Amino acid sequence: MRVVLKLGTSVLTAGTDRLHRPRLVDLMRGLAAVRAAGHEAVLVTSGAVLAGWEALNFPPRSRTLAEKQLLAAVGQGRLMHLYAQLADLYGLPVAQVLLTADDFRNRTRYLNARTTLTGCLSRGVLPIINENDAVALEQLKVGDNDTLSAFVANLVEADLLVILTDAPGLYTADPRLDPHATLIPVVERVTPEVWALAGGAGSHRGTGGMHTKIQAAEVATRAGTPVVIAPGDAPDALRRIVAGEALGTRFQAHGSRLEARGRWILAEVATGSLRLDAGAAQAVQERGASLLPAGITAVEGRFERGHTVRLLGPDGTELGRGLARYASGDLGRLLGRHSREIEAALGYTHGPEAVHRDDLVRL
Ligand SMILES: Nc1ncnc2c1ncn2[C@@H]1O[C@H](COP(=O)(O)OP(=O)(O)O)[C@@H](O)[C@H]1O
Ligand SMILES: N[C@@H](CCC(=O)OP(=O)(O)O)C(=O)O
Repeated sequence: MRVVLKLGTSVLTAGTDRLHRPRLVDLMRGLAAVRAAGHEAVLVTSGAVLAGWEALNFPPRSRTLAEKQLLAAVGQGRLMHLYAQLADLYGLPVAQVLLTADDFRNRTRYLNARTTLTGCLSRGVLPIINENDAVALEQLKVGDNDTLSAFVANLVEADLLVILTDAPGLYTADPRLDPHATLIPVVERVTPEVWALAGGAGSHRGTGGMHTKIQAAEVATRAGTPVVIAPGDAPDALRRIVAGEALGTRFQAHGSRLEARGRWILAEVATGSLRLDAGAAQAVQERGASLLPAGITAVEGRFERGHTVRLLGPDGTELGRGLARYASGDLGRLLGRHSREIEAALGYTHGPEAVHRDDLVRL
């Protein structure tokens, strides 16, 4: 399973004013256990602003953007250093990846980030992600790490997103304000009634409270990734959730990830087409096989890497749609060539497929 774990400031501080080292040790042990069980993990962490505040000896907080950026710039390195030290105890190499909204909006940057993250996972490296607070203007930010974690879950096509926080899950009302509030164990769909349950940030350190967590759950579940919101102080929380134990609140995914991906591919406007020879057309149509450059006889229209293209049979009938792994200009140079010639022809390679079977919807 590929799991994205989001840790809020409230979890990292464990109710104190500082990064709570023993809590961080517990959390890292949990990540290592999940990895040892054969799963892949990506960490989305908050805490840079808090770590900066701690490093500067708790100056009075003005809460301006400039101050937050300064504190994040001071704190991010220290936060990362702590994680790297702890991960070292478990022999886990870590990578820092700082993202902003632009990295999700701009196709090239999106694909680049994906390549880096999946590269980390295939090498057994634990990616540790935060928003690049020091440089992102307010209007260019994702804004909160709950939403960021849902974007990351989509980016890496996670099987599960776990958001650990200082509440035991989603309650019928903010449990800090209403003592009669009870836990909702499963949410099938994020309806207006669910939205109405969300209060603001609970701790004075957290950013979005339940509201941004529900928003994150909506984004991820629509793309086929289930989401669990659970208490960060429950012993062994991550390992238990990944093992299937019901802890906190589980938001069910809308269909499978592949279905969601298919809907997304079909929703995109295709600006180009690939004409297939008879053998490739048959392999795609009957077996849902990946399309290799060797089976393409013509490239029509213009498109970038990652854009949706039409796949046409020899007689021009549309067989399906898929995401191109190479831009139209590059594919034009690969027509009919064997995949092992890609690197020599282009000077680089994004892999042997023109359209990978996972990125292909048959019509
Ligand atoms: N319906 C609800 N159920 C649970 N918690 C809620 C609800 N509405 C608001 N909250 C508040 O959301 C808080 C968690 O959000 P936040 O403080 O932003 O944490 P984090 O730093 O983990 O992102 C909880 O402490 C809780 O007080
Ligand atoms: N990027 C900021 C955290 C933003 C955020 O969403 O915080 P939280 O609600 O604690 O997850 C930081 O590192 O301080």
